[in-house]
Amino acid sequence: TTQVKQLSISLQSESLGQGSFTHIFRGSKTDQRDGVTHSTEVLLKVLDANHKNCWESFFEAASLMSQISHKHLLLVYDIMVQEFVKHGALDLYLKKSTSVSVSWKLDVAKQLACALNFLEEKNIAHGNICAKNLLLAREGDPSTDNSPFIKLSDPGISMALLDRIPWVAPEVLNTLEIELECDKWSFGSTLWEIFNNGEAPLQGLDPIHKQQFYEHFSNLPALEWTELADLISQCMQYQPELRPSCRSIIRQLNSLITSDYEILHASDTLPK
Ligand SMILES: Nc1cnc(-c2cc(N)nc3[nH]ccc23)cn1
Repeated sequence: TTQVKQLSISLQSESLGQGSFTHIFRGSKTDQRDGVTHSTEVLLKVLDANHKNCWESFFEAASLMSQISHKHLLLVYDIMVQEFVKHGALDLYLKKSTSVSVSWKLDVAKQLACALNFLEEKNIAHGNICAKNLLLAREGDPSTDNSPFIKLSDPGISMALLDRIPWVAPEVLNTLEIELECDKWSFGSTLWEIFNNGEAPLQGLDPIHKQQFYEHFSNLPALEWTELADLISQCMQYQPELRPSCRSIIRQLNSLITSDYEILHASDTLPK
């Protein structure tokens, strides 16, 4: 689990004169290195909302300076600033929570499917779909029928491929290319996680045995709920072209949401 360190940014915006493309903030970066707190004065340049069109030259300038270093050249830190999502990663949340209902899980699964559908329409493959990359913005409260709200996080710097079995699609180990179908496979693996209370699939298997899982065309242990288990195995088919479209995934999730299984087996406490 990533430790969230404190980065204090004080808002002192200084105008850059009339042609300003960026807002300038003064801040300090606090680092804990071998127990000692180091504070570094930093300057933050935030691209102005009205000048999004020149983000390329903005990043070009930054990346040029961050690739070289010399005592008389300005030091540029690599940093990504994200919106802070209150309840953090879904896998940790599910591990910690005891009574998460079937309908809560289906709602989250559907939100992820909608995010994937949007990416599919833009022909963008995410490449790192997993419960760790699903951030929970709103917990949802069964008593007030308030539903959860998730945000799919950035793909991040992906770990070693073998460590990402079974989220990374099998074909990626050979092609090393991420296609849209890869996200369908990962969706199936994430669905398995969500309905196994955040437990990582194949956890405890060492990389060699994880690789054999793919070499033997193995499948994850099926869930009791057959229709859901079917959806997971459709997504986790070894032939990418056989995996369902996002529209089909959403349609199947909708029928699971309305199916009697959810009513009969709802683990959430129905309002008295
Ligand atoms: N864009 C993001 C990413 N991670 C969080 C987050 C929230 C939280 N409650 N605990 C955490 N622990 C580590 C990260 C994190 C928030 N926003």
